[in-house]
Amino acid sequence: MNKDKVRKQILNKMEGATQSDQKFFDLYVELFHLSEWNHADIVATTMNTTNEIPTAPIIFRALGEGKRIVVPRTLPNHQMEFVEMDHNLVFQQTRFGIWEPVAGSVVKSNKIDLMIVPGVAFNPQSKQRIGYGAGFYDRYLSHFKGYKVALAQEEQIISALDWKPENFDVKLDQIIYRG
Ligand SMILES: Nc1nc2c(c(=O)[nH]1)N(C=O)[C@@H](CNc1ccc(C(=O)N[C@@H](CCC(=O)O)C(=O)O)cc1)CN2
Ligand SMILES: Nc1ncnc2c1ncn2[C@@H]1O[C@H](COP(=O)(O)OP(=O)(O)OP(=O)(O)O)[C@@H](O)[C@H]1O
Repeated sequence: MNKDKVRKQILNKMEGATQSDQKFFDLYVELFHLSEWNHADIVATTMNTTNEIPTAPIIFRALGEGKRIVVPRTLPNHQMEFVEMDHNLVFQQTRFGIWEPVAGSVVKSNKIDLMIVPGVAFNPQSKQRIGYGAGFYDRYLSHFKGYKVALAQEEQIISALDWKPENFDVKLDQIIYRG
């Protein structure tokens, strides 16, 4: 199967899957136990959409532990930057339904310690991922030096045989999932 086919298949499966923070409790706990989490001062995550694992528990935990949180804003030419979440931050929904910061201060890639990477499909053995197909994360991660971790729902796990990674697909350091 090619990447597009795997992506469509998984997105179909996830359509209508019920989401609750409770369902992902074990994944959050595993994340919060990582030494990379504990040592991180600045954590990047996303404003999740309805089909994605909720990130609010991650954001609240991080802020509660005195960490700083940054979230992405997409730019022209499939570029992306990360903006710090603070009390003044204003969000606006893009035409893809993702909440993005309107202004706020941009934090450089080399300041981010831990990146929680979103995606559609994940292979925990090879640590490869498939995203939504626009290449925002592949581009950003190609020069990112921090720790890269993803949280995956059961429906998102694929095997090495399902698809062949391309040379620009960036491998993650770890995929947290419930098998
Ligand atoms: N919650 C969340 N936020 C996120 C991501 C994510 O996966 N999850 N992203 C992860 O990447 C970035 C946004 N990703 C996007 C992925 C695809 C399209 C998109 O499909 N756009 C156009 C085609 C764009 C093009 O190729 O020219 C379209 O379908 O019409 C837009 C944004 C940053 N924020
Ligand atoms: N480092 C890069 N530099 C330039 N173009 C890239 C880079 N990485 C990916 N691309 C381009 O982006 C497009 C989408 O890539 P791909 O299908 O791997 O996206 P994805 O993994 O689903 O998305 P994402 O990384 O945003 O989650 C491809 O056409 C690819 O050529």
